[in-house]
Amino acid sequence: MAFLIDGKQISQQVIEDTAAEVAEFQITYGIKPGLAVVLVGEDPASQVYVRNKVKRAEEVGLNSIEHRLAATCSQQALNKLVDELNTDPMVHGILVQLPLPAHLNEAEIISAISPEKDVDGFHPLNVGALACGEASLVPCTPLGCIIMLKTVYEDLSGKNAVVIGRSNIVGKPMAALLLQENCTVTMVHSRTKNIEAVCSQADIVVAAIGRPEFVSAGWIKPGATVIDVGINAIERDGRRRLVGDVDFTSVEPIAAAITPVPGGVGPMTIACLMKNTLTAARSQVLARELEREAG
Ligand SMILES: NC(=O)C1=CN([C@@H]2O[C@H](COP(=O)(O)OP(=O)(O)OC[C@H]3O[C@@H](n4cnc5c(N)ncnc54)[C@H](OP(=O)(O)O)[C@@H]3O)[C@@H](O)[C@H]2O)C=CC1
Ligand SMILES: Nc1nc(=O)c2c([nH]1)NC[C@@H]1CN(c3ccc(C(=O)N[C@@H](CCC(=O)O)C(=O)O)cc3)C=[N+]21
Repeated sequence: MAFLIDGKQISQQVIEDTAAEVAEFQITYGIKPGLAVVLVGEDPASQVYVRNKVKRAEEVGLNSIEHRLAATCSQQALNKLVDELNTDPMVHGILVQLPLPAHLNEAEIISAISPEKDVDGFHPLNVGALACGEASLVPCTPLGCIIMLKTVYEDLSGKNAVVIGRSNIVGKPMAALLLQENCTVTMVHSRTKNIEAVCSQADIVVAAIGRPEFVSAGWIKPGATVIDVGINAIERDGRRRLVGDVDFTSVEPIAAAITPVPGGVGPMTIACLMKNTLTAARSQVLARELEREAG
């Protein structure tokens, strides 16, 4: 029986700490930190994300604004919306839900977001800062995974970590953060040979693939820690349910610790988004004060 890493409980602490700091921010500056979320079309994982985000933002005391655009919207229309949010002084954080519909240029949109409002940490400037170990806005999902791992290990130094998946939003920043924690990091993906053998060497496996219950018992070294990032909506026994990228039933008896889906990485991602929005709001308010002082 593995230890269950309880994302609901761990995220609650991040939420409460952030709520207290948001209250202080509001007293000091007379405004709430503002988060704008842009959803284009109807990606299922994004829908889940938006729903929970709105709930949490209220709880933390953020001003949360939602923009929904049709799946057919043009690049121009999306660029224009991002421009408006960039200059809106009530908006401190901007998040454009990914993936975007195929006709839209994702890289262009991400680069259009002001780096200081980029609460996802996806802008090239923030990606570069992360690579240099100097990031202030760190991608929410990998950050949440690190916070969870630190509840299992006092020190991650020297652990063999395997990250499955190399997306810009999860796999790559995850590997960068694990490296910063002095893990020995291996990244595997759809072109990796003997993926199962590589994974079964790992002390820590982070699965971010987007395939329901793909990672099974044979991939996992007995006593390893398994972090399941996947959010997949499937139908089972005539009911819709969320499952991860890990086959929980077969892996759980082998692992020492594992995150469930739901109730694992998802709630941590949202809590980290709240935290990043506060971080962004603070640095924008400070930057503006400095500008004013400079005349
Ligand atoms: N819990 C949370 O907060 C979040 C959850 N998610 C979820 O995490 C999952 C991954 O998301 P994301 O990173 O955006 O997904 P992407 O689809 O962008 O990337 C998936 C990665 O998995 C790799 N992959 C796909 N199939 C295989 C395979 N058969 N064997 C090995 N590797 C494979 C791909 O390899 P290649 O590059 O070679 O194609 C790719 O690098 C999804 O389920 C998503 O919904 C995402 C963000 C946040
Ligand atoms: N720019 C961008 N940044 C993202 O971080 C991003 C994105 N786009 N697009 C979609 C994916 C997916 N994602 C989720 C986050 C939390 C839950 C979440 O709250 N999960 C709950 C679900 C509970 C439920 O409602 O059933 C849980 O796992 O317990 C789900 C999915 C963030 N993503």
